[in-house]
Amino acid sequence: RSSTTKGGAPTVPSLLPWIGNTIQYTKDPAKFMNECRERYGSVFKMVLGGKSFTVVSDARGLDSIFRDRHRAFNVHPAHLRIAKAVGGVKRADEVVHIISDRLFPLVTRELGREGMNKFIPSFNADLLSLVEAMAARVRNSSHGAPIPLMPFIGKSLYHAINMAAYGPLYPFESYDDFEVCDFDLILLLSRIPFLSRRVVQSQQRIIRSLGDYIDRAWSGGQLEGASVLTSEVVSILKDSNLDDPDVAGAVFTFTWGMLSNPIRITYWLMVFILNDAMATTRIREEVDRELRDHFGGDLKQMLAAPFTDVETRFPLLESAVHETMRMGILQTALREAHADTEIYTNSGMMQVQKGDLLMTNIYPVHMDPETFSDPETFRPDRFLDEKTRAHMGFGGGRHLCKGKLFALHVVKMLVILCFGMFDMELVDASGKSAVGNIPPADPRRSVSVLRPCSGQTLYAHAKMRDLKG
Ligand code: HEM
Repeated sequence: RSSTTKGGAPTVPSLLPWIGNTIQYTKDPAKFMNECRERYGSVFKMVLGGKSFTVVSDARGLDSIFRDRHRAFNVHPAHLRIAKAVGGVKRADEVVHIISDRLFPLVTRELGREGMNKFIPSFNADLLSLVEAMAARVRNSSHGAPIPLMPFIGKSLYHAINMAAYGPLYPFESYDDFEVCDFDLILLLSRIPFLSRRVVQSQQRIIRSLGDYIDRAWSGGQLEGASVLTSEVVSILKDSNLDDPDVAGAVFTFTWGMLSNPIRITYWLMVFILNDAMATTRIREEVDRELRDHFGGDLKQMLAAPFTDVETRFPLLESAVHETMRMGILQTALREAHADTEIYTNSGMMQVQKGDLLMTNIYPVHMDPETFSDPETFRPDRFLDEKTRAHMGFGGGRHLCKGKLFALHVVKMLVILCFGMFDMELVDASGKSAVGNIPPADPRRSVSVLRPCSGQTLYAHAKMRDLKG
């Protein structure tokens, strides 16, 4: 049964008014939303934590929300939720305004095409040294060595991205705490007593160590050794009269935003490619060909090249990243209407009242066979010829992801380095081939992007390759 609301969208029934659908949603957000969509249609209302959300899951509706023709939506509730949950920020209302009015324009400038040339050299150099360290291990063993995919990808990107952003004084040993926070994000969001204890401890430890880092590195109005982007972010936060834990918490929120999605997407990309013999061969051939034709067959030469010389190379790999985003991203955006307005969905115009909260559920759109044929299958070349049917994994309109260029770069670079240096085979913990047998994502941890289960990590059994010649 469903009831119809003023806005015309059916409401998912619940017995407890405040808790609403929170329990079912928290158990498996994607499954719950999918069941609701099948039952109530592509636009429905549900209640989470006392608030009513209108979930929109059709292409026209999402486009209408992202375009926001009447400029009637703001993104504050999403940032408020993340700043409170991830950064433990107390004056989150103020931080939210600082984030959207001052920090996002900085990200646009510093991670745009020009800014990337300054931002990526230290990322590239650090990533190379991390993959070379792994190569030294692989080389030492005559039968090759298993690379645990999630820890390797997580630690490498955590190190290299933070090196680019914060420089060598960053507390890199905080990776384990970051990992706990990212893994148990849903507990940080829900703050269920007792269950959240471990994750809250990790969160507080990492915020404290970021606070110590800022004290240590802050000198002459900037962060020693850090990028212009991060130095200015910290400078703006410090000038805003927030107390120190809120500054460190806001910095952690920013750091988490830079890292979580790229790590998850790189993991699934590696798994999807290695799970498919043809994809593995084609990606390896492309890596070899592009390196040979444009960078003298030398990974170091590619890593030293200007961003725009590398950006358009490796088109098949780029398409595979987009394909991974199509298959791995669930919901992306939250909007609050600050005026009465309307959106257009596949079933027509829908009134939106001031104060309504809208959630974009893009997964069903990405899995619609009318738009993406054979949607359950990973087709690495799909976005080579379906560019016009672009996915919505980076959002759209005014709030399109400001770190898009950087995100695509980091994901591609790690895959290129791995395919350039190693021959890899997907195996499980016992060393048996895992091809065709990928463990499913962890439903409770897959809040926005699929996240693998803990303890079920896959391995790439790696042997060295010789690129030159
Ligand atoms: C594969 C990795 C990534 C994915 C899938 C992703 C996805 C998204 C999505 C869907 C949005 C739109 C949210 C909305 O409409 O409210 C967004 C916004 C944003 N992203 Fe990313 N992102 C990624 C990486 C990054 C990175 C590395 C940064 C670097 C700082 C970044 C910075 C931002 C910023 C600043 C916004 C806010 C834009 C605004 O509201 O104006 N993202 N991202």
